[in-house]
Amino acid sequence: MNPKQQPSWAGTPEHARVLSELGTLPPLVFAGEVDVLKSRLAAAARGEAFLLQGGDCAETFSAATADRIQARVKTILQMAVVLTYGAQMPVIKMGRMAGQFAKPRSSDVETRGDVTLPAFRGDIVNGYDFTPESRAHNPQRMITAYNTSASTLNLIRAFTQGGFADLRSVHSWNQGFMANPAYHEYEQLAGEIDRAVHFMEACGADFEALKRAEFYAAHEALLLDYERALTRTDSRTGLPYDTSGHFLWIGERTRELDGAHVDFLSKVKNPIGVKLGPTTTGQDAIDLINKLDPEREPGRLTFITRMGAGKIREALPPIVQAVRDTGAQVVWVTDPMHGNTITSKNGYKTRRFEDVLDEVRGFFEVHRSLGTVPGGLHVEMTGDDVAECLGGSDPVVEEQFDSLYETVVDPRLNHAQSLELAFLVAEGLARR
Ligand SMILES: O=C[C@H](O)[C@H](O)COP(=O)(O)O
Ligand SMILES: C=C(OP(=O)(O)O)C(=O)O
Repeated sequence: MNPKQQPSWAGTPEHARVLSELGTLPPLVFAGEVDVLKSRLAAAARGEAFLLQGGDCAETFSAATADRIQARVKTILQMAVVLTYGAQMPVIKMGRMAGQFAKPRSSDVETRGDVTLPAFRGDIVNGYDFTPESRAHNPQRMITAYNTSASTLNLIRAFTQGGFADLRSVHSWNQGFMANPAYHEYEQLAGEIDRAVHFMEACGADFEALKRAEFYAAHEALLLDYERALTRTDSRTGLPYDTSGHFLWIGERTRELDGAHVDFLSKVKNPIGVKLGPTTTGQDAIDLINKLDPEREPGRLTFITRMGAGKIREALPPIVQAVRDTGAQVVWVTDPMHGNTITSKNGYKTRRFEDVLDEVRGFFEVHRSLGTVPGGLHVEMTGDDVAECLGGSDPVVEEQFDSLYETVVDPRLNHAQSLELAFLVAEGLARR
């Protein structure tokens, strides 16, 4: 079977040249870090940690600037602080960052007026501008994606290891955002953390560990040319790792058991995720476990459920029950974005923040009633003040879309909505 959702560039000399160049470039992540992440995820599966995955729907080359990367990292750190405080357990911080450049699409083409061109498939494949040149599939873009991922990761490492993520900076991450109620709530929490930190400091505690944050990079392993070319043999163990990111996931559109994406990810040692939509059956989930995690390795497999607010309470329980009854210990993560996409009256792809919150509530309810572990949250979000999802306590309204809608594919939570969501999840975790 031909792999789904792939570009039409195979067989050109340029394609062969780029693949051979990618094969010689250094890995973006190291197998040792990937193994540490797997052990963290094993803790999340047991209910001893919580996974926070967040970032752009589709990263773009032009938005890989210091300010924007910093805003996203800062927002994820803020959400993580809220969650850590609420859950009183470690939060695994992971960006849909430094590699989230390939997008699956519902249609191969896009029509505007009487012009039809190839659909935009992410900056790693083609450009967003609606011209034949830009929409042509260009393998050279894989090299730009590699370089952009490398520079993004470099900055993330600098921010999270070089002092910016110091927990004693919790207040400074909030600067410039004070009007929204979520920011006030955050300020109060930051104040409580400050007092606790000062108390511990006065007691002579050692704060080395608070100066740095572990931060992992994740993306959908959609573009198989790129993922295969970045797969390397680990010199310590002789085992294959996909070194394009720490954590890779298989999307809802490419998760069939005999498909090329499942086959590829069954062969690498990274911790991996699979998106599960509302048509998934319990048997589908069991088959995926048997194929992707036959050894039942702790931390290996994460199921990211994206059911939709109206469906989660019916669709999720049979899947979770079936998996629970096999004894497999996967990480259960909620993606409250992808099942809740609608089109606004003025023609924008959007999501209602209320639906996002409701899916998260449903996720916690289902796991509470089955006695299983709600292990993480996966969101499309940005650190910027965009208007792409409707609602929130400082509500985004449709009229703002014309000036503040920036995403190139799916709508993201803005900075305030992301924080608000983190408070809701923290509440759910506190009750867990
Ligand atoms: O992010 C997810 C998918 O790429 C996206 O929802 C597909 O969008 P489309 O239906 O606009 O192609
Ligand atoms: C395409 C995505 O999601 P899904 O596969 O769940 O539709 C995504 O997370 O970018």
